[in-house]
Amino acid sequence: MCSESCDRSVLDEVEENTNSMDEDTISNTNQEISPAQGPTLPILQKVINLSNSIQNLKMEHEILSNQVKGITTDSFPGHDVVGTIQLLNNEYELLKKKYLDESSERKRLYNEVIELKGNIRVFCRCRPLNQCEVVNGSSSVVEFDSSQDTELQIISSDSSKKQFKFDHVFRPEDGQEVVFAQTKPIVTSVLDGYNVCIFAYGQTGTGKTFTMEGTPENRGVNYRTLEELFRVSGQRGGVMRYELFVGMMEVYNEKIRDLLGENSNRPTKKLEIKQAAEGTQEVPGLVEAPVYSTEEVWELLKSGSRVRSVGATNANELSSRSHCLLRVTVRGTNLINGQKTRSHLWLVDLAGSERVGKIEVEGERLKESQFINKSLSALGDVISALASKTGHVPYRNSKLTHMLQSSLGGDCKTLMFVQISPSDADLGETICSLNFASRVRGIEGGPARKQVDLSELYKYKQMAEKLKHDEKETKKLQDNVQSLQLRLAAREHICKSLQEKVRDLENQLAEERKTRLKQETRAFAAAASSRPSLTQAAERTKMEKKPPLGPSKLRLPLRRLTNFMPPASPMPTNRKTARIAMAASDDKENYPKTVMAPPTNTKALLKPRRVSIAVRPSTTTTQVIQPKRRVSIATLQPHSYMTTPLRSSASGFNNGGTMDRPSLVRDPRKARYSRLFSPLPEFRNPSETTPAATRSSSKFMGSPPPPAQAGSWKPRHPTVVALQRKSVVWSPLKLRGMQSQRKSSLLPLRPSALRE
Ligand SMILES: Nc1ncnc2c1ncn2[C@@H]1O[C@H](COP(=O)(O)OP(=O)(O)OP(=O)(O)O)[C@@H](O)[C@H]1O
Repeated sequence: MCSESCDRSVLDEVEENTNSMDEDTISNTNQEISPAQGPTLPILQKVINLSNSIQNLKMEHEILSNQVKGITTDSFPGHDVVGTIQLLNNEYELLKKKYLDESSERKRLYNEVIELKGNIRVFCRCRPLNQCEVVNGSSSVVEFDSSQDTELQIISSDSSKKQFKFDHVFRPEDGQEVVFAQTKPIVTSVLDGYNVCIFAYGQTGTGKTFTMEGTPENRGVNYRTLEELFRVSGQRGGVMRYELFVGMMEVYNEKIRDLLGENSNRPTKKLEIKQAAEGTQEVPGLVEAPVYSTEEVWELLKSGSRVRSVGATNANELSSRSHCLLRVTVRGTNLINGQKTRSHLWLVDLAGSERVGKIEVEGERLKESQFINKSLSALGDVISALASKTGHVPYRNSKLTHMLQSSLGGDCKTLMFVQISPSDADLGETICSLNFASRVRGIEGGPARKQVDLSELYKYKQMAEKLKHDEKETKKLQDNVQSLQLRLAAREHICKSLQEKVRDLENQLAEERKTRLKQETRAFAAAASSRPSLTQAAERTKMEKKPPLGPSKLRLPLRRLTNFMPPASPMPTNRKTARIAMAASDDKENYPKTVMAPPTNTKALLKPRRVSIAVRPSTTTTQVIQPKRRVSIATLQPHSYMTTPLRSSASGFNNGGTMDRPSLVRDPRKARYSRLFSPLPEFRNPSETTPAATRSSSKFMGSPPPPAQAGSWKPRHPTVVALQRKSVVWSPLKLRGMQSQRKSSLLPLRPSALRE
């Protein structure tokens, strides 16, 4: 406590001193300002002002600092506020979900109520006796029960009563509002996405058009329905967005007429019913006007009614000679979950059912009546089929039923107004209509099905199918790529190994070549020393010495290493033979001639080593030798058998290795192979010591002994051993196999191996 108070007093003291110091400074300054020092006064004044403003600024700073402190702690919304907002948000989401659930539940319950009442409902409406009937003294044959609004009784001519029961019975005094009040629940189902069909049926002049269209003073179901649709859609505006389209047509003499299109300047189009991809019935080209207000609707209905086919009959002055169909298409979008619906509401004013004889029509009217009766009969058949639940419902028997196919029975809601006349004069017609209506009421419709926007669904379905197909294709392509990659890798691997093998072979060939060169050099040296004449030796050298293979000839092309042996030419075209021939004639200028005509002394010339080159199996030169995989080492022999190096000694050669055959054409390529397999000096038969013997032995890879000793002869050269064990196949694949057994099969075997 003491230290705290001490500190405070010290602080106060310092502050006082500072203030006093400031004041002193100012007073001193004031003292310094003397009248004699005139110009310093304004400066001093400025200083004073500045120090005042500094003081003010300091104060402001202090206030602002305090404010900032306050802001950081109090002014910003705290965690609790953020938490509350989050809570409210969650609550909002929950309420939204609840609303959606409730809404769908309401629809479900509402639909259930309608279903319990029946998806096909029949209302009966009886018009009042008209003026003419009253004048004629007609009496009413219809009796109504005051306590029951669903029953009526028909008094027959024999005073018997026949009772009929419907979903609702409207009396003559019931106005349009009363009728629509009962109709409303079904009508609004179209906004929930259900297809609805309302039609008026009855004898001519019983008030069908009055019920459906009405008059400007007493508007009928059509207008009131659209009014109600606008009202309800406005109510649901926050949740649903609706678009309404109206189309109007008539079926006159089994032809479809567009009643809205007729008003325009366009010529009358021939309309046909087509089945859309979604399975619904559509009329391509039909005018469908979007409507946004009841006024627009009224104008449209009026203009459509104006062009409708009517005619005067003795039953009705303005009798409808056609079926009038008003189609309201409702497209709904749920703004919360985005679900779309597309449903139709049909409002049909049928032409009057009439007895042709009774109404005394003829000519065009008679024809119209026949069409009307035919289509009404088709409607009756459809209803009968639906009532008896037969598999086939004959919707296509008339344009009317075909058009209403997706809205009659099945999964939609149907309402029928059966219109009757109270007059005793129309008793028979009234009973007929009531019987028909009773049959309709007897139809057990299935549960109504909500119509989602099928065009949208179809689009999505198509997209899904395309996606599926694309995925399949992609997968296939990926698989292909993968397998190709694998194959490529395998090929690369094979190629690599082949290249390695070719390299090995090249090395082996080089080795062989070197060895052979040495061997030949030695042989020549020996021959030169044994021969007396140098010129003869030179000649022999010319004839026999074969220049070493050029590097390019050492190996076959990489990928063309085959066993294919081209057909031998009848003439010795190879260079070696030509060279021999040239040497024999000793006339270089006649070289071509010499080539064409080989020397007669072929026996002498063809003495040298390389005679086992190729085989010509047939004597005819035209025959082509087919490629053989197992003749990589062979002799070209003009006689009828083929020989291999191992068999040749027993067949085509004498002891000295020279050929008995008169002619031999050598192929350079095969000669090269022959050279490849020529024996190495160290494996030569010890009995062959002469140069001739050496040469002859080199011709057939170890020169097998004469036939007498063939059984005891054993090859020593490794290749011959290999050939004897296994037929030689000159292919890289085979070589690879051989090499895998022993890497360098063409190289001399180790002595131990030779012994084996
Ligand atoms: N409930 C009713 N109240 C008052 N008048 C009615 C009623 N029903 C029908 N009418 C009158 O009866 C007459 C014939 O009615 P409407 O033309 O509607 O018969 P319809 O069945 O359509 O005949 P059609 O089949 O020949 O076209 C009209 O003048 C109409 O005003």
